[in-house]
Amino acid sequence: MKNIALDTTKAVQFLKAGTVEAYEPKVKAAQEALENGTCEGNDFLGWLHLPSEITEEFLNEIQACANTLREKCEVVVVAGIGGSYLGARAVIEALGNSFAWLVGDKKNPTIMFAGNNIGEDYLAELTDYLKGKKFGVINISKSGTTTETALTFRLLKKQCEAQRGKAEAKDVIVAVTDAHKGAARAAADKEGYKTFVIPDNVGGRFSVLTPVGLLPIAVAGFDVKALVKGAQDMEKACGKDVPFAENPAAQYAATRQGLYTQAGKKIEIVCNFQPKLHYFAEWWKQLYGESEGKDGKGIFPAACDFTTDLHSMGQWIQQGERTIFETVISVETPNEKLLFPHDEENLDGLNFLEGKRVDEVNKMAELGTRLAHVDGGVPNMRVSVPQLNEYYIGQLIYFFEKACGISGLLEGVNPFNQPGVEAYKKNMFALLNKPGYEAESKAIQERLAQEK
Ligand SMILES: O=P(O)(O)OC[C@H]1O[C@](O)(CO)[C@@H](O)[C@@H]1O
Repeated sequence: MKNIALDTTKAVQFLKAGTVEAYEPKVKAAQEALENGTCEGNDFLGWLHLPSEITEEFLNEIQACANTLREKCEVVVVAGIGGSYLGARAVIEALGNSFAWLVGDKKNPTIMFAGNNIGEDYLAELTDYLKGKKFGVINISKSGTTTETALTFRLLKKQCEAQRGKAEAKDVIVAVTDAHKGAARAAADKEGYKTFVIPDNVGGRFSVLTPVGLLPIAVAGFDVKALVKGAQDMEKACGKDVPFAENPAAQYAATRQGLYTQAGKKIEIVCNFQPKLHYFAEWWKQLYGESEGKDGKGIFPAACDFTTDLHSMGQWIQQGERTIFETVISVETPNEKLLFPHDEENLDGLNFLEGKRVDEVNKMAELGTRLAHVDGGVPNMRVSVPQLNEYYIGQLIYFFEKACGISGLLEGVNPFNQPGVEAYKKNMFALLNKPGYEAESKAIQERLAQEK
């Protein structure tokens, strides 16, 4: 089976000859530091060989739990934020029907996502929708204390117990959290929920191949064994002993760092031409943004859905400030088949396309866009994916994870921590007068008074 493939030809043309090749020694050193655990953030390297460490027995345990939720629930709410939900949503939406929540397929429970915002209307409408529904909850939080998820879980636990009784609710609430600490772990142990552990040495944004992603993906009815197999094969293809020129993760990492440091490209836009990949880009944004946005540095991760956003962001991309580059995720063959229809009137003049597959039009739009943007000064990389299925999504996940680790080390930051995320939380707790934040509350109120 062929692998996903990276084409950097329309990006390196914006760099002096040899720029990417010059990264080889640093990439080698980064790969060795990852393997030997000698890099910054070395307490969070559990993702590096996670795919090859996943056992059949473990996947069977995941599937058994998923089957219980599938049997007992018509709706399963995945409560989590950031890395505790984006990977699951990325995979489920990449593989599922575009209108899954409407087609009412009786084979699989409806999967809903919550705990990823503090929207009162969102949560009110969610709980209202769940009234009378046989629903379950997968409560996902590595820290077990994230406010958004904890608030949502409070609401859902109460409603699930009220609607199904405490005993039955216990069987349809699963926690995916720390082995020992945090409120999610405490609640699960007190209530007797089934739990899965997020390994201490796997950070949230790298956790999609742990139960964080695997359980919701299995509940949704997708093949986690194929997903893991794809990741395992890409783990091999991006291994530290794979020659630099043949290592896709190394090439992507070096090229993007070269564009950032040598060509002044500060923003990377991940683009797809398949709407189902929207959330895959959202997962990618956290992976790269939280790994590289440090010390006043880092490529800003952005995302566009094409051709949709060519009608909104196309102007900026074509003629705005030349500080951007694009990475296009291109799916070679759609899973469905639809031909361009004939029209008697031909008022739109499109009968010349009749009989063609719709994807042929999409591919010409993709090629035309690539040429236009390169001509406009936007370097373009392309990741071609043979098909949107579990296996190739697994390859994509590991490819971007491995490249992220290498790229962050090339940038000279710790790719595996996220100290910056605590700032808003501290201010929020101070403003809410959370117990234990008395000094912070006083300080922030004084600051606000001065700013009036
Ligand atoms: O799984 P947790 O601990 O709830 O964290 C959720 C997300 O919040 C962050 O910690 C940022 O606040 C992310 O790194 C993480 O993926």
